[in-house]
Amino acid sequence: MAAESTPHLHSLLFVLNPISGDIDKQNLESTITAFCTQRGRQAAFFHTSGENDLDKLRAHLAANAYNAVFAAGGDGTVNLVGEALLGGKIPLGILPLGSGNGLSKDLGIPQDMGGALEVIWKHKLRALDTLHVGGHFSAHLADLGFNALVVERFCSGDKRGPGAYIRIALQEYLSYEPVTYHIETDREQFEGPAFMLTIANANTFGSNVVINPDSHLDDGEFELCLIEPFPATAALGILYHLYTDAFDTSVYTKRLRCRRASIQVMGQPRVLVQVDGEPLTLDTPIEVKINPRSLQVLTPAPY
Ligand SMILES: Nc1ncnc2c1ncn2[C@@H]1O[C@H](COP(=O)(O)OP(=O)(O)OP(=O)(O)O)[C@@H](O)[C@H]1O
Repeated sequence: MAAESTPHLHSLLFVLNPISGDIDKQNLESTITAFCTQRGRQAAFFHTSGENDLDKLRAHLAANAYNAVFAAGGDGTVNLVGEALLGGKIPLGILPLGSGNGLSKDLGIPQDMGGALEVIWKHKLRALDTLHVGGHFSAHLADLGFNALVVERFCSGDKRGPGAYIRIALQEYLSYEPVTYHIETDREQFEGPAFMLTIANANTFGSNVVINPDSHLDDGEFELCLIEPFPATAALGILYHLYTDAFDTSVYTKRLRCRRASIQVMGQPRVLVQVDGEPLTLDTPIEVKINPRSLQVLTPAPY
């Protein structure tokens, strides 16, 4: 689709998460307002509270008309705004202000405020697939196993930002015991133990780990990316593969491409799952479905 210059993106809502990314947001509203006013746009703000934000945001959107809604936070804030806009015509914009900002990186959205705001007047609209994971909305990545545990510890801790995540991952790695998964997709079956199992609509974690290379956010399919149990001596090699777009070249990895999946975790009626960075405890089996091209997103215009 051609890049659009859009005078119609006049009235903009910014959904601000005050705690995301350990970032000082004291001057954020005045910076955004000045940016928008200089370019003849109108900015309004909605502050998340961490309590019942989806219902509150839906009520706000039902009572007020906007041309686009920006998630100003991390992947959890993007998930919130994405779910509120799901299936509608109002596009989602992203101001990456979280710890990882995975979806914004996958979409090529500039990580600096000025660059990210530029999509207001110069952008390409993309309709992205989204997922339902055990009944929960996901726009980016969800997983079970090791990373879900690390995300849960991260979210219950009092430190945010990438440093806190790495510290917890190193602590948990030494004692982590893989579990066995039984997976049925619309195409195949898999049964075996895994260190982690990622349900991937997108490619890359906020940490820049490429868990699902060469897949697209709007191809009507998702991938189940398995890292099988590995000896400690293989850990660095696997990390190297994950940081160099080479997931499939490790002997400890496997990917299942599908449109629908049912994930059973042997011996566990309930299991920890992280969905777009938020830890949840879900009943098994976990049913995963794709909702093709269900979310309109503002992405940078190609030059
Ligand atoms: N006012 C608030 N007080 C406390 N928690 C909040 C508040 N607003 C939102 N939250 C919580 O913030 C979390 C979402 O944070 P978000 O994912 O946007 O940032 P992050 O975790 O720092 O970044 P990333 O997901 O990119 O690593 C949700 O758990 C949400 O409940």
